[in-house]
This record gives sequence, C-alpha cells and structure tokens, in this order.
Amino acid sequence: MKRLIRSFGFAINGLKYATATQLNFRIHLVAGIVVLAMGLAFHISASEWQWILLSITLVLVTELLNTAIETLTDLVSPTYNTKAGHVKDISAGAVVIAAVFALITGLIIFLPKLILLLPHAA
Ligand SMILES: Nc1ncnc2c1ncn2[C@@H]1O[C@H](COP(=O)(O)OP(=O)(O)OP(=O)(O)O)[C@@H](O)[C@H]1O
Repeated sequence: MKRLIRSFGFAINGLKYATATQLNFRIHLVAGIVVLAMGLAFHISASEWQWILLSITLVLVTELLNTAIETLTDLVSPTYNTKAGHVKDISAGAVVIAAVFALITGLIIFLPKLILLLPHAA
C-alpha cells in the first residue's frame, strides 16, 4: 500500500512538472475545463459525455507523452541531431491528431446546440 501511494506521488510530480513547464499542456487543460463547463451548461447526454471525456483524456495523455519524449530526447541528444528532430516532430504530430479529433468531436456535439442559441434559430 505504501509503495502504491509512493508511485502515485511520483505520478503527481510528473503532472506538476508538465503543468509548470509546458504552456501547451496548460492551454489544453484550460480548454478541457471550458468544455466540461459547456457540457454541464448544455446538459449533454451520457454518450456525448463519453466522447467529450475521451477527447479530453486523449489530448492530455498525448501532451504528457510528448513532454516525456521531448525531455528524454533532450537528455539523449542535447546537440542538433536529425533523428532527434524527427522524434520530436513525430511526437508533436500525435498531439495534433488528438487535438483535431477533440476539435471535431466538440464541433459535432456543441455546434448544433450553439446554433440553436442564435436569435434567428428559434
Ligand atoms: N536536438 C535536436 N536536434 C534536431 N532538431 C531538434 C532538436 N531539438 C529540437 N529540434 C527541432 O525543433 C523542434 C522544436 O523543438 P522543441 O524542443 O523546442 O519542442 P517544442 O515542441 O517547441 O517544445 P516545448 O513544448 O518545450 O515548447 C522539434 O520539433 C524539432 O523539429
């Protein structure tokens, strides 16, 4: 049990490090909170919540893995190296794919609800 709590503490340290050092992670965290608030405001359905939570999780997890890969790359290859550049670019590409997925999901769920709020939509 003590070991489990210790491991959890290390994981929390990782989250703190990513939040403190990565602007993109902070931006995605805030975007996730805004989307959660929108979900509450629009009373979205259980299946819509599942898509939203999956999207937020996917973006934050890829951001964290990207940060870990960037940090490891800097450690292994502090000077310029073409392969190190590819590793970072590929890792950043994974974040972009997750973010596009999240954006499209958000548009599918919230755009019709936002359009209904427009004055002429009634
Ligand atoms: N050691 C390196 N060798 C070759 N190219 C590199 C190296 N480090 C970075 N690059 C190139 O510069 C880009 C930006 O690298 P950087 O480490 O600044 O990532 P970043 O996404 O800007 O990081 P951060 O999230 O910290 O702002 C990489 O995607 C890669 O193309």
